[in-house]
Amino acid sequence: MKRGLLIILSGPSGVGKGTIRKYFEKDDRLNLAYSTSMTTRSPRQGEKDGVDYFFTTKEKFEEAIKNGELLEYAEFVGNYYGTPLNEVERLRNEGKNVLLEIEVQGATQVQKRCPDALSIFIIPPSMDELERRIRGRRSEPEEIIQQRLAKASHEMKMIPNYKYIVCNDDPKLAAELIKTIILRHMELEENK
Ligand SMILES: Nc1nc2c(ncn2[C@@H]2O[C@H](COP(=O)(O)OP(=O)(O)O)[C@@H](O)[C@H]2O)c(=O)[nH]1
Ligand SMILES: Nc1ncnc2c1ncn2[C@@H]1O[C@H](COP(=O)(O)OP(=O)(O)O)[C@@H](O)[C@H]1O
Repeated sequence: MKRGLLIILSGPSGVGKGTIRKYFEKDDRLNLAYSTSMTTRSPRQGEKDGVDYFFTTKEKFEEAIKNGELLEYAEFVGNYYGTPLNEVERLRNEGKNVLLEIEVQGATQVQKRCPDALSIFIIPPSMDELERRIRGRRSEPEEIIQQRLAKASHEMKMIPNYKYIVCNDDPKLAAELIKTIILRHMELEENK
């Protein structure tokens, strides 16, 4: 059986990655598996452990780093985030296309380790609109919002490192574009 693709989806906090994903992840043709990350950040209202993230402590996260259990990890606005390696390998070996929704430092590490990874960066229609979306979510205090916005400007500079750039103006259109990209790469992989 062919190993599944590794797909990196990045983009600034609040751009709409989670929103877009909901529109395409259920499409069976994509044969997708979402990689649930580990994080030390606290759960937001409605987030479930083991579904949205594996919520953990700083000590346990650092233990996982030391034991080489992570494909990549990064510190983002005061918290650790990382991708459990075993699960990604297991799913890819089963032929699943594995989707990583990760920030730019982690994406750089994955691109080094897996140069074949398919990388997609989501941009907002404007930075003002990005700010409106982050604020509209009402999940963080002002100080954290400011840090996420500052981080966003830096993240946008990493766009040239990605294979595809998709603007999230209309989320359904953005999801359709991402579907098309993934389906085409599956086709290319089949014909290799
Ligand atoms: N490097 C890395 N980044 C991650 C991982 N999981 C999530 N992230 C990213 O960390 C950033 C902050 O995530 P989060 O606090 O959930 O905020 P949100 O993405 O704005 O809802 C986002 O850019 C996520 O895509 C991971 O496993 N590794
Ligand atoms: N295309 C869009 N137009 C307007 N609002 C959007 C769009 N996409 C997402 N949003 C809103 O922006 C906020 C942030 O989206 P979210 O999916 O949580 O972003 P991310 O996962 O990238 O942090 C949410 O309130 C969401 O409903």
